Amino acid sequence: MTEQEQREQEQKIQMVNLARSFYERGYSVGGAGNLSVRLDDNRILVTPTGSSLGRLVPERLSVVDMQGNWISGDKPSKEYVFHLALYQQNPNCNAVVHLHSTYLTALSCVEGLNTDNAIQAFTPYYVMRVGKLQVIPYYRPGSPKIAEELAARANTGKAFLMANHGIVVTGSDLIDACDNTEELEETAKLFFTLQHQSIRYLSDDEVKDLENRGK
Ligand SMILES: O=C(O)[C@@H](O)C(=O)COP(=O)(O)O
Ligand SMILES: [Zn+2]
Repeated sequence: MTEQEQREQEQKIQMVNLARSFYERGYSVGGAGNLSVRLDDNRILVTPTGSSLGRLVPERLSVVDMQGNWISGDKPSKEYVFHLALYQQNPNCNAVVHLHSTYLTALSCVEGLNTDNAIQAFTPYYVMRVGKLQVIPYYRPGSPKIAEELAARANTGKAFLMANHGIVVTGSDLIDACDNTEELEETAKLFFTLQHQSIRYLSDDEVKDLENRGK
């Protein structure tokens, strides 16, 4: 096995393990959700369409090139086009997570969200990991319009709430994208928990201070 093949095998095993962890902890159910990671300049690894995140098999993960050609593995996720759009537009994006996790999906169904930032910051780690949560309009799953919307915002943030559908989060690698997603789901859970409380939001200065420091 060449060094590159070895590295790719490790990425496949990492994807299977992280996806199973999401499934086992209730972040995904049934066949919902999809993950991808950049393999090199011209190829991504993506979960096959219709697959449960709890039961992925390394050899069956799909490989797709940047032009959208299906190279190997099972048929790729119907959402591979929006994953590709994020990689094509943002060279710093190396992994993408899409989930229908409970609290973020509940939030995606709320009317009248601020589409520039659906959750105003009330904890520092949300700012440090994710920053803001943009909202994209509803399109049916698999619609090429989702890719257009994400391409236009690919360099403006890491997290995108798809109205009436779920969440899309990017990262510098797959672990980073998964950790960003978990932080965001936890923030959405807190948001609903605090619904009937008067929240002390972080001030603009407090947010700026955190943005300057990074995570
Ligand atoms: O909601 C959907 O149908 C898709 O966005 C999804 O989450 C699962 O689609 P596949 O990755 O094609 O299984
Ligand atoms: Zn979906």
